[in-house]
Amino acid sequence: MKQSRPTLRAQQLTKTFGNDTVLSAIDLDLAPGEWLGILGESGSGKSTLLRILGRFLDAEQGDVFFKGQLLKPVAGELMPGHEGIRLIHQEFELFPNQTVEENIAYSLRFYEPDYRAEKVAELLETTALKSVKDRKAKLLSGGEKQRTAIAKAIAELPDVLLLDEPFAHLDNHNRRVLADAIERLRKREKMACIFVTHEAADALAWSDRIAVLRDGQIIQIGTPQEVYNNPVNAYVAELTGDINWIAGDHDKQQFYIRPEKIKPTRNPDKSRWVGNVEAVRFHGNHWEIRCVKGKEHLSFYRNKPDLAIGQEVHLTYASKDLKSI
Ligand SMILES: Nc1ncnc2c1ncn2[C@@H]1O[C@H](COP(=O)(O)OP(=O)(O)OP(=O)(O)O)[C@@H](O)[C@H]1O
Repeated sequence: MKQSRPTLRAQQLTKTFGNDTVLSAIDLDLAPGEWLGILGESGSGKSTLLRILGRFLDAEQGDVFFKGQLLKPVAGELMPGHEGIRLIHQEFELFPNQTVEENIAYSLRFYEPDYRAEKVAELLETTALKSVKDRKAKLLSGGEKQRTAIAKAIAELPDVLLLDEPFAHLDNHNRRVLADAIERLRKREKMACIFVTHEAADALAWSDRIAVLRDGQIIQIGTPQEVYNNPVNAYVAELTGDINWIAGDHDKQQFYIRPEKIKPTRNPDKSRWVGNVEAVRFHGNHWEIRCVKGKEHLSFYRNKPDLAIGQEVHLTYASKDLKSI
């Protein structure tokens, strides 16, 4: 199958601040229209990578290509950035004394008034901002500011949108509104997007592929299902979801397994682990049953709290779901 040319390509990017290597030999391809989530802990280098990809910061080594064209260094330029790439920072750059509508319309100022009005109306609808279109940007909630910044960036029809922690600091309602807006945008617009997050759930839900960044290195890249089901190591497993540790037969041998791969059983032939329930925790859409056997603890999920604290339980799981470190 013929591969289309990547919209954005990073090759062997390395960045240091003083004696600290913050990014090390980063290789990344972003396909046209692809949504790539960069998942990493605080300080792993996510924002630095985004700033280099958006042409706001130079790497010491390595190159960034936009549609096959090598991006020139930024050094000393008064207007960094690139016309085909829009970076939305954690602090959104809005005009505080202009309304939401005016902020979005500004991005379309070089277009005919009729087209501009039509496009602004469409973006207000897509990003769920119609009800606050006449409100000054300085009076908006965090979620509304976030969506205005996204609408403003999209109005310029960039090929690549770079989002720095789009879901950070949003309450549940605003997360849902933004998530729905993003879903509509993905359907309507053809742009590719790289978003960085430290929340596994967001990366898993919104990415076509996830790149896991640890201490400035990409340690795994793949679809959400690949990364979640076949993590390259226990670090990625733990970053992307809950895991349990189980001791092997030999000294120091350790395995890990996802809680959803464990089930209680009444069949003694299937029993692989016997312990007692030590806690029953309610998580809204499921119950976590935590069991103990000596020094080992193991959690699994139930959709009802039908096991009592202290009760003995036999647990079963498939060998293929036990991963070794
Ligand atoms: N201009 C700078 N000068 C010196 N050190 C910096 C600079 N910018 C970032 N760093 C350091 O580089 C490392 C990576 O920072 P970066 O902001 O890229 O991480 P991050 O993964 O985005 O973190 P967070 O999720 O907390 O925003 C951190 O240790 C940070 O302190």
